[in-house]
Amino acid sequence: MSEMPVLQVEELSGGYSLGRPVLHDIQFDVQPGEMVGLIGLNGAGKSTTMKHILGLMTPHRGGVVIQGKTRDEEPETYQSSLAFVPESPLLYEELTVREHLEFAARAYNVGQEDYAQRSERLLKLFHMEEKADSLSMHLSKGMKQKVMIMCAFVARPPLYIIDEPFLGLDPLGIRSLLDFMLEMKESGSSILLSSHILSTIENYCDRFIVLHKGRVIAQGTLTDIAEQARMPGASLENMFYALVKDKE
Ligand SMILES: Nc1ncnc2c1ncn2[C@@H]1O[C@H](COP(=O)(O)OP(=O)(O)OP(=O)(O)O)[C@@H](O)[C@H]1O
Repeated sequence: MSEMPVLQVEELSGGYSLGRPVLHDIQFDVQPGEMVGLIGLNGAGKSTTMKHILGLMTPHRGGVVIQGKTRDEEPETYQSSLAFVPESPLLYEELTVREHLEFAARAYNVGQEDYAQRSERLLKLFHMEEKADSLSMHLSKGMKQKVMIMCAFVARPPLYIIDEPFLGLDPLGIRSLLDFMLEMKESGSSILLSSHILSTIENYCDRFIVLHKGRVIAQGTLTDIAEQARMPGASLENMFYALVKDKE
């Protein structure tokens, strides 16, 4: 028997005003322990899809189900099932790195012992131990991004929604993030990840959703996408380029 998907996006149409939908009939799911890449050109609809999943926007049609429930059915369970890493860091300037982690842990009801273990591990992994007691306004751009990432991972929800996390991270930070995402995945968590760095995510994601002008134009494993693009053995970047060019 197959497991229930962690995330189901069902015939989702939506956008910023009723008369002008940006997303058209988006349909995909994410299974437990899967890392799925959401890819598309600037303006394809990746962030808008994520905003609908987060419950920040109301669908025009269709909807989003997380662990079998919509946000209307069980708002608290829905919200506590996911953690979001936005494209641009949003931090409280007057809080330290550690205070941000404590805040995230409290919001997700993480016990003291788990919090202590997870936060020390994350600070070490992202080379942020020396900055743990610095105010966020005194951090570099990449360090701020690391705080957002660490806050999501201290929570350990079943589903991570991660929007273009690599920009601003140094090569060590990128590697730490990729390795940690793999570890989360192996422990059963699911990740929906958007990125333009196709060569980086190519070998990490189990499946890909290709969005173009608010529609899913291809989805599946690398092999599935290669079939859809009729380019066996090609790189994700070359297949993506061919798929998108075909729709212009
Ligand atoms: N706040 C907004 N109000 C109105 N339209 C918006 C808003 N944000 C995005 N859009 C429009 O929605 C469409 C999809 O944008 P979205 O931000 O989802 O793209 P994206 O795939 O995340 O792009 P990028 O790779 O540049 O981050 C675009 O046409 C964009 O102009």
